[in-house]
Amino acid sequence: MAGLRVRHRRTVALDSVDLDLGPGVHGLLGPNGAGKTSLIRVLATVAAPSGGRVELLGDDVQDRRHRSAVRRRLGYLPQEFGYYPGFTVREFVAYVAWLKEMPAAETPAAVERAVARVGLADRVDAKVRTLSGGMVRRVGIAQAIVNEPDVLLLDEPTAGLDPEQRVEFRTLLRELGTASTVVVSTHLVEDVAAACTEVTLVESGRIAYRGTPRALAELGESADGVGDNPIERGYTAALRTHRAAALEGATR
Ligand SMILES: Nc1ncnc2c1ncn2[C@@H]1O[C@H](COP(=O)(O)OP(=O)(O)OP(=O)(O)O)[C@@H](O)[C@H]1O
Repeated sequence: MAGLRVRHRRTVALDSVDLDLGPGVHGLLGPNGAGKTSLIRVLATVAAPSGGRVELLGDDVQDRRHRSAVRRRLGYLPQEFGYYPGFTVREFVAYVAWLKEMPAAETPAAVERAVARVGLADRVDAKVRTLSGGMVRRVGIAQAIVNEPDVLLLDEPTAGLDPEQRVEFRTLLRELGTASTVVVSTHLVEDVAAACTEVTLVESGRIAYRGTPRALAELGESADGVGDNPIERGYTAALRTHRAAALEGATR
């Protein structure tokens, strides 16, 4: 994407963002209100940018025909995930497969596979309303991956997962990132350290930092970042540097 701008009335959520994302797991970090969800919603084609150009899978998503093609190859877990509580897990994931226009003959096996990958095979016939919050989140991940998407967008997928599930989920993310472009927003630095090939730090609608988790951790050590672990120290150091540069730019 180039020069991407997103406004919500008078708030500028994203300001001139240039970003190129290839295969791998891209962690999106940033303070509350930084613009992570706004970025993911534009990539998911559910929100239109106010300016700039977004290319996905080789073409501009403003082109309606290409946008429909992109949606079939996309997986998206929104932060606020809507579902039908009266559907069973199988029915709900199959419904999403239908929305994505997956071939009917492939759907049953794809649904079983996606549900198994999130560790819910034994609950496939349970109604979604009877599941715990963390399990519902996993249903959300299953519906996002049912079509084996080329681009997978996950907005805070680990919120509500228990530690064991988070560990399993990170393994799944690493697997998915070998073939697809995975973008995952999170506040948990452990997710980034364990599963991401690259970190993008967003602050006040701009990209404050991009690099590998290791480079971010090294920045934290060399720049005296504050935090309980290397990535947290890198996060605070990168934010501090970005804020100082923004302030200098504003006062010049
Ligand atoms: N529908 C909306 N109407 C008005 N302002 C909005 C709307 N959605 C987002 N914003 C504003 O846009 C900015 C970016 O919000 P966004 O949700 O993208 O941030 P975020 O990084 O995902 O935050 P969080 O970590 O809290 O989820 C914030 O200032 C927010 O208040």
